[in-house]
Amino acid sequence: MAQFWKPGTEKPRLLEDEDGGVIFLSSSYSSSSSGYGYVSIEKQRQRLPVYKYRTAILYLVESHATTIVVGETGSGKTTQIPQFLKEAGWADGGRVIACTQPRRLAVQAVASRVAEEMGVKLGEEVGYTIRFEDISNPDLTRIKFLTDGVLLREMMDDPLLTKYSVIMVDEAHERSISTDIVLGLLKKIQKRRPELRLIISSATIEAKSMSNFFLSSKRRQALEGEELRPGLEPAILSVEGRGFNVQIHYVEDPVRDYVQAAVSTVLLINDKEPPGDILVFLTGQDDIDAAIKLLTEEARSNGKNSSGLIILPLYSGLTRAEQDLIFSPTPKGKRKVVISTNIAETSLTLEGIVYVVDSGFSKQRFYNPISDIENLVVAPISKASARQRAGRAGRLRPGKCYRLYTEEYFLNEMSIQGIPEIQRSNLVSCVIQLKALGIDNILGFDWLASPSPESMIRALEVLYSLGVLDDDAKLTSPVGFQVAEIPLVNKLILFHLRLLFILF
Ligand SMILES: Nc1ncnc2c1ncn2[C@@H]1O[C@H](COP(=O)(O)OP(=O)(O)OP(=O)(O)O)[C@@H](O)[C@H]1O
Repeated sequence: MAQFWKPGTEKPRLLEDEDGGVIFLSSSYSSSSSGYGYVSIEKQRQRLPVYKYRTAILYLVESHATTIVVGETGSGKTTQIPQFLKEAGWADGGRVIACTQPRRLAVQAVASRVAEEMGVKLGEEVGYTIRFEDISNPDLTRIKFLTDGVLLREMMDDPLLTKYSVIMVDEAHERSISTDIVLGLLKKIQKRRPELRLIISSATIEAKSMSNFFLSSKRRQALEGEELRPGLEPAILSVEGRGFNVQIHYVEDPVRDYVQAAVSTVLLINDKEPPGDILVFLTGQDDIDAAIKLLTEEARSNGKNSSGLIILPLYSGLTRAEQDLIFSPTPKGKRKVVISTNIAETSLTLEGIVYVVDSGFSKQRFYNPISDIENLVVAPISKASARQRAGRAGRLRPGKCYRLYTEEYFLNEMSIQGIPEIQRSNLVSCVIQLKALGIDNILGFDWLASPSPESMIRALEVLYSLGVLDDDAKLTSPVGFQVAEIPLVNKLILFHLRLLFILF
């Protein structure tokens, strides 16, 4: 069984947030007991740290082309900022406020929450669009949540995204390929649409490098010559404070088997801790299935204490109905245990969650352009991810996060940020998407982090050999354009095309 630092006793760490570290225990934001009782939605909104920054945020958005908002998990960035903007008139005259998320589950969840807070029907004033599902109304929707992949699709029909007045790229630290492409394209769009406002937000973003990215070289020169017009330099706003305390516990010694350690920790929490649901982060379906099996067996042999556990898996391959179970209220006297991949890592608020168990690992894509092989590998997470995971607790009441790695490892060995997906992936889909958007000079594209030239060349070679690109590296007609029309499944199609190519 994993031995935690002072197991059974309360000894929260009091570290300040240095170099992406975590740990929040500040009495000033210590939760009031109000988290437990009934509080009106308006009161809940006003209690969020971001509420105090309403005027500052609106001022910065008004006066700056780009505003970078950094604020703790649960401080209210995702649910509140779009509402502030709407209240301030940014959706008047038929304009729309967009807020992107890297993951579909988060899009649906935050859109529902914001519709509830505004007292409107989801799909009308507040809507969302994800792959295969558009719950928005072009005439009515004023705040729209969408994945960054869907925003990219929209750019194919409307390259300047003219209907949007403000686009908030949320959870920008995730650095998915789509987020990176979106950021590069939004920077381009800004030059053509000076009235467009961008907000880049996250709890764990490197604000300075993001700000430098949005300062084009021209603007940088102007800044050096002090001739910069106000508003062109991105504003950075740091939202202080968080909702509720999250105590962090580390194991004393490294664990050998994180699935077993996660299961033991769940049982330990169930035995020793007051009521509250548990969210466990593992890496993928195989781990999750193994953990559920083990937990069910151990809970059974553990006797009556564990009989009240409701164990639910969460990963992207589940049906919508299966995923929705995690949002259902936990019956009295029971304890829900959600065992998830990192799809629950950002943006989600699961009402009953008090305890988080973080294995310290996730499945990550790694691509080798020399061998042209892409693998999904179980790899250590970054401090940014660890912080996001801990942040799934402490949203409606104080919480605890049990990390299945040592504090020493966290402080000294864990990387601050993960490697952007663009630098560790096969770029075939990415190249098609950019070509379809009319970006011909892909190597010269304004990347936040450049992909390796080898990966880029390999992708161009593959697409040329499949007849998707011509001698000038432009999309061929009709094959190239047809493939580009279905970008979300084009990887799969290309895989089959390649197979056919190899076989015949
Ligand atoms: N579905 C929900 N049910 C109840 N409360 C919610 C819900 N969604 C959000 N909240 C409340 O609003 C708070 C702010 O959530 P929000 O997602 O806006 O924060 P955030 O700063 O964007 O966090 P993160 O960086 O983790 O995405 C939560 O901590 C919680 O108190």
